[in-house]
Amino acid sequence: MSKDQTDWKHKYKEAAIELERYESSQVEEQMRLIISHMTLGLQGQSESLDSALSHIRQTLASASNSLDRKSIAELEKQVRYLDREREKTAKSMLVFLKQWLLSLKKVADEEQHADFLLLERKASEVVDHWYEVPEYLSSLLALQESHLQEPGATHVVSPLADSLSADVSQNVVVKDEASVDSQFEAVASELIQLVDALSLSADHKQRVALLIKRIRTQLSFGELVSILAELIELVQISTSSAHEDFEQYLISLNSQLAAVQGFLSESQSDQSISGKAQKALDSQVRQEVSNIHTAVNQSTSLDDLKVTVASQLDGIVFAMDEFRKSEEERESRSQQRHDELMQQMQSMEEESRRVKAHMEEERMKARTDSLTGLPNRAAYDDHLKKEFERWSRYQQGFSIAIGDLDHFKSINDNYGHLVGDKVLRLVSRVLSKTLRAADFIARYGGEEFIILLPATSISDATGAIDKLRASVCNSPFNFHGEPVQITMSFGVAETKTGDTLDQLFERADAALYRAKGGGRNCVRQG
Ligand SMILES: Nc1nc2c(ncn2[C@@H]2O[C@H](COP(=O)(O)OP(=O)(O)OP(=O)(O)O)[C@@H](O)[C@H]2O)c(=O)[nH]1
Repeated sequence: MSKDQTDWKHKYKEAAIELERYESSQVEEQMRLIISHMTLGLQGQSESLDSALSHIRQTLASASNSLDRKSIAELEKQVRYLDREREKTAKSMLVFLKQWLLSLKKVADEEQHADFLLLERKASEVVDHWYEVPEYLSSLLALQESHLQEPGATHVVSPLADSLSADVSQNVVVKDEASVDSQFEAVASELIQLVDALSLSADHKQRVALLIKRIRTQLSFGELVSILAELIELVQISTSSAHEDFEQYLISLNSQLAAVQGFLSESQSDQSISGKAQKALDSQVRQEVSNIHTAVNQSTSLDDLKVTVASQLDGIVFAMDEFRKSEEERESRSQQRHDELMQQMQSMEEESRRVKAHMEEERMKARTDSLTGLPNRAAYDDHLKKEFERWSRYQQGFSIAIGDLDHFKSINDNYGHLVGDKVLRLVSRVLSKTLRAADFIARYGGEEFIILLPATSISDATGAIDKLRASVCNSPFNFHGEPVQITMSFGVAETKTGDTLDQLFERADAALYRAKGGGRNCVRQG
């Protein structure tokens, strides 16, 4: 092969490799762009997901870096967490939608049943496709509104019927409005109590306040659904980090809310039944009155007329009796439902109190040291923070003391860990008994205790702590009949202007170190 030919072949090869490199860099660039845009679509679901996505976008933007496994794993974790949350919300929403449909169906007309069936079937699909939820809710609302239409006003012609029916209808309508208003008031107050019972973080304070305002000022049949939906969402938020027990509470809350909805729908339906009964009474009375007119016009004898009129009047009295009876029955049904609702609300309140107490118990457990029963380090940290804030605001200083059992390792080594635990319990009892009620003691960890003495100068604190030291030293402790000497060393420090929590602690800790170095079983100031 000639030299020229070899050169051409070589140049061709190089150009092909260059082209391939260029094409693959173009594809890579496009992939970067696509991924970057897709991450923007995921934005806004949660704070941690946002920060994972932003990290990925930054990595993609710097062409030199490629995505590391850690970022991808973090992203996967966040997405999986969101999926789980979404599934949980979807389940609760399905339960709620079904209960809502059920309570509407109970009071629906025959011809609306087909629509209900359709919505019932669609409910499970809709919770898997969130974008369909708003449309679904508006169909549900439209169906509910068409069912809850107010009956039209009664048109009265005859003067006798006019006066009769005006009396009756005015009484009934005024009474119905008053009773529905008072039912709404009762429901509003129960709903507000439910909202109050939710344990929500400060982040949701504004949402809670807004919901309470809506319940107070806007509670009506039309608004009820969106108010309940908001309430359920808040309940879900409040339960997401709580105990399993709370899930039970949520389900029961859903059913209680469905009962509230059912109750209100039934009250509305009762109103419409009452409207129909009024119309029936009105037309019956008018019919009887018109019969009297005809009888007066056509009658030839006074006796016949008397008999006919008496019989028509009997008819009117009968119709009114029937109407009164049906009204009484309606009222007693309504009262019964009202009582049932109140009972349900009461049991809901009890349940809510029980869950609250349970959570408080759990909270206490999380702040108590299980071996000694003393507050633990987390409880101490909270207490110290409060005392420190008080000091910063009112300049009322305080002291802290760190106490440590001397040669505790040798107690464990010589007598065993169980005896060591017993010693820790005994010392805890002695320390708490000897301290003043205003002082606060916690097990800081291992064989270390920490004591907070509010409004106490370092010299007073040193005196008080020395008494503690003496009572531990003088407490008799025996193992298999042999006395075992227990002693403790302490370091005390008082707040100084400009102190931070850490500086205060470090001074007490350094003093404890000196107490250990100075022969133990003594108190030193920091
Ligand atoms: N039984 C028991 N021992 C514990 C517990 N927590 C920590 N310890 C033990 O406490 C001992 C602490 O030992 P060191 O830190 O060497 O201190 P010390 O032996 O008390 O010596 P000085 O503090 O210098 O007087 C270790 O043996 C730990 O295992 C506990 O809950 N129960």
